[in-house]
Amino acid sequence: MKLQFAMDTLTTEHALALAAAAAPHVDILELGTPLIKSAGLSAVTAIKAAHPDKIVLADLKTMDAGELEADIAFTAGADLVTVLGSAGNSTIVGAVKAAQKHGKGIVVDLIGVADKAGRAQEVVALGVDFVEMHAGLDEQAEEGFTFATLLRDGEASGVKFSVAGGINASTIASVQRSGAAVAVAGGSIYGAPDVGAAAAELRAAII
Ligand SMILES: O=C(CO)[C@H](O)[C@H](O)COP(=O)(O)O
Repeated sequence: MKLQFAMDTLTTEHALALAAAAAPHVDILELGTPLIKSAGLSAVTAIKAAHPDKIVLADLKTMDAGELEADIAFTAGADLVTVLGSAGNSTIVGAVKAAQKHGKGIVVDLIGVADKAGRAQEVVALGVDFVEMHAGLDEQAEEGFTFATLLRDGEASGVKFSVAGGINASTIASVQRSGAAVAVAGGSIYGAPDVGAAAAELRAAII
């Protein structure tokens, strides 16, 4: 299982510092949606230039103009770009077309989708690389939140999936047991006093 570090920060400088600390322990460096909205796609270019050996994911969460938005992110240096599962199929097909042009990949984020397993099967048939079983930061803050349903949906989908929803060192093993291809961790790494140590701890918890 790969480890993806979601850098939900606001400046390229901070993202570069976070990436430098965590890179030895992670496979995928994700530029979070707030970072791209704040700093622009030049942040993607900066992270890819600093870490050419890492897979760089631009978390655009595209909802429309799939081909155009994916194309500009791939041109900026992204290896993977996210599109929302609630977008129409034509948006997802457009993003896949851009990925094929660049030799890169699309991840469909199933945040907010009720039938995650069913939609996962539909979008994989459209040519996306994998889907993300995702509970966002606001959903995580709701009372009684658990990401157990994400793991069940992932298993039920029968397709390649990642999981994101507040994963930490004590829960990452359960993500791996669910069959996830990628565990996404944001806050448990960038919010730790020692970012490198937190990333190493997550890596060590992967069996
Ligand atoms: O995409 C996101 C929010 O929309 C986050 O990057 C994702 O949820 C991972 O971060 P965390 O581990 O803090 O949940």
